[in-house]
Amino acid sequence: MSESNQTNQWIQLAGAVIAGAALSYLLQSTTRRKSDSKAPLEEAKKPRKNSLGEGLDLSKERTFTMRKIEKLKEGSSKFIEGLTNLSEVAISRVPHLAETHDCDVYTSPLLGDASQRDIAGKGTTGFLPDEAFSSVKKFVLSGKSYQCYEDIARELKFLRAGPRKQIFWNPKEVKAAIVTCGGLCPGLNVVIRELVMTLWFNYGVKDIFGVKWGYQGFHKASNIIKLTPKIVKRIHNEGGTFLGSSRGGFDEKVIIDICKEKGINHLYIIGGDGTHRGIYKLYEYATENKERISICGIPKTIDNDIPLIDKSFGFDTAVAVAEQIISCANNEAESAEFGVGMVKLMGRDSGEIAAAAAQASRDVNICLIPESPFEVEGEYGLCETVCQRIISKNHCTIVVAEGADDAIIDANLAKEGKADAGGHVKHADIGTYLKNKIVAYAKENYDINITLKYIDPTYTIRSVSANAGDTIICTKLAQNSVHAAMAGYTGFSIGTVKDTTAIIPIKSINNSAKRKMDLNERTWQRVIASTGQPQMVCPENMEKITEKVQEYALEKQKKHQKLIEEQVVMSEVILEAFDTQENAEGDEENDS
Ligand SMILES: Nc1ncnc2c1ncn2[C@@H]1O[C@H](COP(=O)(O)OP(=O)(O)O)[C@@H](O)[C@H]1O
Ligand SMILES: O=P(O)(O)OC[C@H]1O[C@](O)(COP(=O)(O)O)[C@@H](O)[C@@H]1O
Repeated sequence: MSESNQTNQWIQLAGAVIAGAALSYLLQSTTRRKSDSKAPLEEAKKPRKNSLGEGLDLSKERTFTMRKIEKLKEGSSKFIEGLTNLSEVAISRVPHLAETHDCDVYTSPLLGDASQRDIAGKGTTGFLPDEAFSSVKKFVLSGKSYQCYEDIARELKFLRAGPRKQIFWNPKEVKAAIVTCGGLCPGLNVVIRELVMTLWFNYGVKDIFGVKWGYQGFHKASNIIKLTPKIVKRIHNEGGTFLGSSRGGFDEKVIIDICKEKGINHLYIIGGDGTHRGIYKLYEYATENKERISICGIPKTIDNDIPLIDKSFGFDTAVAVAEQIISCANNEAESAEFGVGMVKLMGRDSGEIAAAAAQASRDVNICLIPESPFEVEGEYGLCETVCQRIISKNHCTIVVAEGADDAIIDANLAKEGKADAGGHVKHADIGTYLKNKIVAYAKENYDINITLKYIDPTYTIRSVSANAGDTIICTKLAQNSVHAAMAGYTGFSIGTVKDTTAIIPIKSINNSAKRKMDLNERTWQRVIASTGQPQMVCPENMEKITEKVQEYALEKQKKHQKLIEEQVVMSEVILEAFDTQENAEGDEENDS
């Protein structure tokens, strides 16, 4: 058979399977809609008594005992091995409290009729129609582009975030705590505010606490303070974090013990990769000890180095501020004879901010990041490149990431003493080092007196308040965190994946390669296209560099592949119990 005939047959076969799957899905969803349309909608029409969550009239729908759950679990962790059935979609499994605890199922208080809503806060709180809820069958694809159906079937997929119609927690029994860890990032206060508002106004949760000073705050009960909408109402206009933050002080036993003591059963932890390693330990400890608590991570970092998500909140704001500062540095450079402007930006291991700011600015001539090796001296090095530009164009604007000393081939900058409380070794001040080198090299080799203005705005750009775009991202993340925790998920993080909010298992974030600039990808290629900078490395070293780049790409690919292989058919996991009315009916039959 010719290759094209084979391809045609494959396309026809795939088409038939998809059509079958679509038909079966349509049939399923019609039946589901029919049976769903009874109970919850009728219930939604009943005027609810609650005013701002007071006396919330939550009807318990059904109860799941471990016996029923065990039954539902049978055959649940089915791994996808090949493209056998396109109607079955394997996705990254998010832990759910129903897997380890008996539970009641409640109808979400968000279900209701917006036309009956009273803006003054009396009347119903429910405002979402039936169709607005997400379900365990909806997923978000993590890849960018595909060549065939097989690629799609095998790609990493995450549960779509959003409100669930059936929830695990009775909101009246929820006690939530919020904590911020690690370095600052624009938008932290927006997330805190929105978590409080969603819990309070949408779910009627009135016991909300803030934990001061990051993980270490849990060591002292007096650091746990009450939060209300009145307290957090204005904080979104401020940078920093209302709760304070820190590095260090993590102890899973201390944290879970104090949560138990205070009755806290929802824990929202805003932090970066270090924080997420802590969240996973907390989740494991809570599960081992059968603690009934939803633990949720909200990824935060100005470095934008958290894998799997599109970008972390605050990143755009930081880039916008950095862009203005680069413009000032460029003005300085252009206003002096032999002028150089140099701006240092954050990025301990990743050049994301530097690369994004360089692209946003259009004035940058050289962008130095930890991922792209360069030489400082010698015929091909940075100093020579700056001199050539000064001679031909009279000025040069440089952006350097704080971790770019790791990329220097011909020198080894000593790190600044011991590690910080979070275990990170501080980088030496690369800006001052490069400034001295460039000025001395120009004088020595070309007898040029360079005027170099070095600006270090690193803390300035991460401590401002969030811009409009980041405020929207923070709002989405916070609202969806509450929806997912209310649904009973735990050990998860909320992130935007290909522009859609997804529930990502913490394990997947921790087991992925840390996000770094991939020199083979288009982002970096766009940077060098706009700066015009050469590869500042002598030809003999090029091979070593290519190997290093490939090493990272391979590590990333391997870890990604492992996550794909671990995916399961979520719809078969017990969570289906939370998803369809038919199950409720089936369960009652099984029980009797
Ligand atoms: N492997 C780990 N296990 C438990 N906690 C950790 C781990 N790594 C870091 N942490 C804790 O997470 C918090 C923030 O970590 P850090 O790495 O400084 O910032 P970020 O979370 O923003 O990356 C600190 O309190 C730190 O002690
Ligand atoms: O001086 P601090 O507060 O420890 O912060 C410095 C570090 O914070 C960072 O912005 C990263 O912070 P996170 O790891 O908390 O996201 C790094 O770029 C920088 O090295």
